[in-house]
Amino acid sequence: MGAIGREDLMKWEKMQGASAREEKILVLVRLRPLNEKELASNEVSDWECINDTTILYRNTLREGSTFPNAYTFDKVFRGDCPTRQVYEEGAQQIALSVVNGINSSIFAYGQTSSGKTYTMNGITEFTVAEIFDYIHRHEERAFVVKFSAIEIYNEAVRDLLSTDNTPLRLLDDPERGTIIEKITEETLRDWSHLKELLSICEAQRQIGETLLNEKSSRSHQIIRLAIESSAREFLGKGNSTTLAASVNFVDLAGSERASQSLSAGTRLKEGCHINRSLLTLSTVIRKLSKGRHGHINYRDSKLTRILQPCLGGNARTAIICTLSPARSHVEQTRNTLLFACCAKEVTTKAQVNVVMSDKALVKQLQKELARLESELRTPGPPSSASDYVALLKKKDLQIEKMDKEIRELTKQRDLAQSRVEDLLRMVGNDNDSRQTTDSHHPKWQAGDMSDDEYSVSESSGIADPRYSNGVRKFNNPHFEDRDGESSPEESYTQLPGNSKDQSLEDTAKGTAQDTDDYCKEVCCIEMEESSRDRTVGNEGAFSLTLNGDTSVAGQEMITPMNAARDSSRMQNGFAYGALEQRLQELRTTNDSLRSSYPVESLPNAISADMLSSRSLKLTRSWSCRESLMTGSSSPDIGERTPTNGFEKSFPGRPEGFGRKFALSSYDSSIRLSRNDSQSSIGSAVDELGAQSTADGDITSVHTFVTGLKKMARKLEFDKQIVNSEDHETGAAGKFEKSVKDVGIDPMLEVSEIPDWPLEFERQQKAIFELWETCYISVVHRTYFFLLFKGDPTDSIYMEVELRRLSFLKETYSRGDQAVEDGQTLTLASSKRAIARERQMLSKLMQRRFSERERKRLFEKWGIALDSKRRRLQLANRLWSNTQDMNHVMESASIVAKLVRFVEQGQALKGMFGLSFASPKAKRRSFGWKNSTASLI
Ligand SMILES: Nc1ncnc2c1ncn2[C@@H]1O[C@H](COP(=O)(O)OP(=O)(O)OP(=O)(O)O)[C@@H](O)[C@H]1O
Repeated sequence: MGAIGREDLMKWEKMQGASAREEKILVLVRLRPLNEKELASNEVSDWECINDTTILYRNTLREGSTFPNAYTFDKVFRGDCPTRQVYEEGAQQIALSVVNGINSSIFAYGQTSSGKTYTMNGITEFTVAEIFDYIHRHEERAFVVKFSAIEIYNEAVRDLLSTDNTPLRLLDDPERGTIIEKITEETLRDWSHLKELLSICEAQRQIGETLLNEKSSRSHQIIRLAIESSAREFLGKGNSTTLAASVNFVDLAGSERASQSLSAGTRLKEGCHINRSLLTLSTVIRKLSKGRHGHINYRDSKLTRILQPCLGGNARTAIICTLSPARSHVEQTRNTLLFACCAKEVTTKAQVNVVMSDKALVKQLQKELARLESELRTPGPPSSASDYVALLKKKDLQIEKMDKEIRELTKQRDLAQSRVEDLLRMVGNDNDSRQTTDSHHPKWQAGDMSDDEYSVSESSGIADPRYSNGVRKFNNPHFEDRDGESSPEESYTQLPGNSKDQSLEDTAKGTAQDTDDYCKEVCCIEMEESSRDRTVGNEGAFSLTLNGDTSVAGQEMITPMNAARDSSRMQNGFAYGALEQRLQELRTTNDSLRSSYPVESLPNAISADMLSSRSLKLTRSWSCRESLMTGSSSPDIGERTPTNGFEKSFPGRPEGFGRKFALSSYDSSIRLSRNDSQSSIGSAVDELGAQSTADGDITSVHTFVTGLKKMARKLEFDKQIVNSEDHETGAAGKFEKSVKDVGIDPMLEVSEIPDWPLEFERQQKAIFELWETCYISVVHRTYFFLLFKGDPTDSIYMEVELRRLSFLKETYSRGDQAVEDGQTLTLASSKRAIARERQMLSKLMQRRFSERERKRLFEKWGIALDSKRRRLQLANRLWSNTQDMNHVMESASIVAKLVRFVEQGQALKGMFGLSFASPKAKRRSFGWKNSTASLI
């Protein structure tokens, strides 16, 4: 492996693209020789490896058995094969994947004394030696190696490297899956420094010590090596990519039946636990071998929870099934082989785990954008129409790729943001006095927190001290073991020493009741197994000895490298502000990239077909981007978009605009979904993470305006496309004319409207009527009414609104429904939504108006003061008579007060270039404009 840079990234991307490789679990079988005891009791060896892949049962005396006699696997090893051969011909390729950033696991499964530990000790040693050798040979890279060892015994997880014998709990981390409490940088053996020492010897000595630990036949042991590597040249510069993966060596407990070796009391309980884990494991393997259908019960045991990623997840996995050849063990041997047969069918999907710093990612994207931009600026000299088609195709692909990258970056940003939110929530737990106020304060929302703000909280000691050194610890109380020992709060405030009792509850300290339950469970399963799955073995419940977890391992480990990475993120104020800004920049560039399509330079020779196909492609790309931004895709309802009757009023609109516009996908950005009473436009962009007001259910002005802006941009974009089509199809002579000349800029466009104020009033009236017809949210109406008062720049928004409403009206009148994000919008649902909205507004009246104000309002609106539900009566009357401008103004002013339009508006002033806050003197003043918000 060379230095990790662009090539690695590309390789990685390729791998992700080809995506994570699916492969079957590698199943190896190892037959041990008869041991002394067996020889002494004249045992016969009934099994023989007849070639490299097949093992045969050769007891002719048992003819008539219903079981198969020959079993084939990836590799079988005879009794005289040394462990090195098992390693080199089987496990090695899987184990060493870890240095390429791929998680891997090697399991040993088999009955007691069949040779699991004997095999795993050797495999572990050989792997460690090779990994260290590899590290020594790659001076250009920096490695961090960590080592952990745990044991699962009686469903209790213990850290074998810690003197503290307290069982560890399993925690659910949304990002990392199941992690093991306290397996952190303190409890791991850091081997990073060993590179400079006699690393291999030292590492082997340390691992040897662990392996020498008395391992109970009834315990499962997992040794894990986590390795991170990055190019040395980038170290400390915060812009490198890092490969991070781990390899697990899993020595499972003996797989014999509980009834065979256990009787009562502690031993019985022990057996129950073993069987609980192993039976769950066998069930999981069996289900996985039949395909990934239905629920897989990973959570039923500690073992399977920890192993989940290795079983059908992101890991390469090998299982070594160890067998005793003795006749007396034939049933167990068969069970092991049947387990191995199931395991053969299980597939995993391993992928290279690359961790990229935000900085590196942003840089990478910027570079890519710059390259694409420069390519577009100098499109080269395509001479033929087909060249142009090819060029356009290429650009479309590039844009799609950029969309993907932006999506990835957005995902990362969101992830980081949710981490911050978790952190803040935790901090909130520690600061009771702040909890109720701060956690709800908008500033605590990471997305809105500036770098400075973050550092202030940090330096003021509010930040979680566990993060102060930039190191994550994964005992996040919010993802407590669902087995349910404690509430999140309890586990968080608990001192380490206190956790013992509670975590023992479902582990070693079980009561007699537990034991009975487990026994019942085991018995049931055994019976079920034996009746249902005869093929599994005549005793039913075959148990397994597999274990291991890859991504769990890699994921749970805290290493200096990822600690530094997190730290750098923290130092960057979690870099969210900056990241957000960069994302915005990228999007803007992306937008300009789209609009910088060399439409103007297209020769007349290009056919209309080609252009329209291009237009479709652009539309698709746009939609793709929209869905990226909104987190969902929109159905293309464009073809049904009706004209609104206002097209003709726009001088400068290209001929046929209405028709062609209708064919474009303008409306794919119009989100017809709505959340309860929110405005449909507003709800369209809620998913963007825009803040809603303190009143939760109300769409914020910010959200509303963002939605409008987006639609307006889309409208402009479509105009460009339509316009270019016009140029192409109808007006060859005018082709060289700039796209802008025909009305992209609303200012230009509107300046050509002879009497814009009159036109505005006409449109406004039409909008009022459509609002009423379509049961549009009154909050939406209010925002719109107050924001668009006739400024020339409002024309584009008026048009957007008219188109949207015309479409809705048409849809409703046909009895059709608009579907968006899984939500169906019908006339009836809109009616219900507006009713809910009115209810919500009526509730807000209590908060926003004093008793005196309310009284005044009731009187003004003719609501008897002794009547019931006066507030709802008032809310129901708002915006109920759109013919009456005074009524409209009064309604708008009341709603504005209820939704805090002014407060929100102030914050947005200037941000969107919408002149809603301070009317310009030169604008014509409409009668209603100055009288709005008498109550505001
Ligand atoms: N392939 C082999 N060649 C020679 N000896 C072996 C082989 N496999 C196992 N043995 C020996 O058999 C004995 C039992 O092996 P081992 O302890 O590895 O079994 P195990 O499956 O791990 O048992 P348990 O489930 O009890 O942990 C040991 O003394 C070991 O040295």
